[in-house]
Amino acid sequence: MTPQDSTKNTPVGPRDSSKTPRYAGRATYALLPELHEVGHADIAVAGVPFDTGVSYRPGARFGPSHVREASRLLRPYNPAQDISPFEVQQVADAGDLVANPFNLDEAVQQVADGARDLLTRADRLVVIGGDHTIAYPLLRTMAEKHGPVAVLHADAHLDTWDTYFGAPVTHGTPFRRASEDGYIDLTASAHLGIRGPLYGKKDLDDDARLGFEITTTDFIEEHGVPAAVERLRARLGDRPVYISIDIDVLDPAHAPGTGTPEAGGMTSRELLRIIRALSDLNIVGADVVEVAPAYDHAQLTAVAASHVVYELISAMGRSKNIQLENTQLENTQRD
Ligand SMILES: N=C(N)NCCCC(=O)O
Ligand SMILES: [Zn+2]
Ligand SMILES: [Zn+2]
Repeated sequence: MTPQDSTKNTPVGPRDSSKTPRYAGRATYALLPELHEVGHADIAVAGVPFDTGVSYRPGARFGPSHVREASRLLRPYNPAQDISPFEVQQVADAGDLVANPFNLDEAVQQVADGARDLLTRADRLVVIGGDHTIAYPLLRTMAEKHGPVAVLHADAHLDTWDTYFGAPVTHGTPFRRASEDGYIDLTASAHLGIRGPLYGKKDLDDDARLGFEITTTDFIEEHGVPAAVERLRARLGDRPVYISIDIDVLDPAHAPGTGTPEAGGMTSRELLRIIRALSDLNIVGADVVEVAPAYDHAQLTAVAASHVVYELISAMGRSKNIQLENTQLENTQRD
């Protein structure tokens, strides 16, 4: 691995799969360098192997390594966003954050501390879960840096429920806790892809009070992706946006490897299109969670998740801030 040439500021890209077969060697995300090899990154990709917060099938603790394995096949140019996401910005794999599997409160603290520490070495984080509990400490870290953030939450589930068996910190409750703690902008947060049975109608009232507007899977089916994008854009505005994607937002046919599957979900094609269409938002961080490999087949879920992460990184590369930095960089190189 060539170390980053700080004089040229050229990002270190993925291992060259025309020289080393892409299936050889260790699986970092997209075969990218590790963070310690490049020093500082525009984006750090980190895993959080943790699933103590689940209410049903366990196994999301194995999500990060499964998604990294499936990401070996990604290529450096993304025609859908006309960008080489690993060339316009330094992206690196930061490995996994430690989270105590036997103590939820400590795990939450560890994820917040780990993310905060990573943000001293990277401008933005894209986290691979892990169950959805981890969105709570990640939003804490985001709010510390940016103030309350607009949340775009793609999921079959609201995840604004109150407690499970009396426990307040679970994968069904992260956005209620984050809302209560003031981490999210209550006027600008949105769920995408909600569907399926709830515990009661009151869930929806609570959810609205906690700051979310809902775009259901049925809305996408009825009105199409462009209308869904417009609705999200109107809600999120130009605020700092944190994107949290529970892979169960996809139909189980597209993502069977997950803990709480719900019938009637969107296709991976629809989700990828929506992320691309939002690439001009000010995306300050993201997570992709709830991949549980024990229920996966033929890496279906992991391939979908690896592409979702790729589109998020591409979208971040296109966002205004980075484009501005690149223009400045070009200008100094020309001088
Ligand atoms: N997959 C996530 N994040 N949450 C699902 C909670 C569903 C439930 O147990 O009612
Ligand atoms: Zn879910
Ligand atoms: Zn969720």
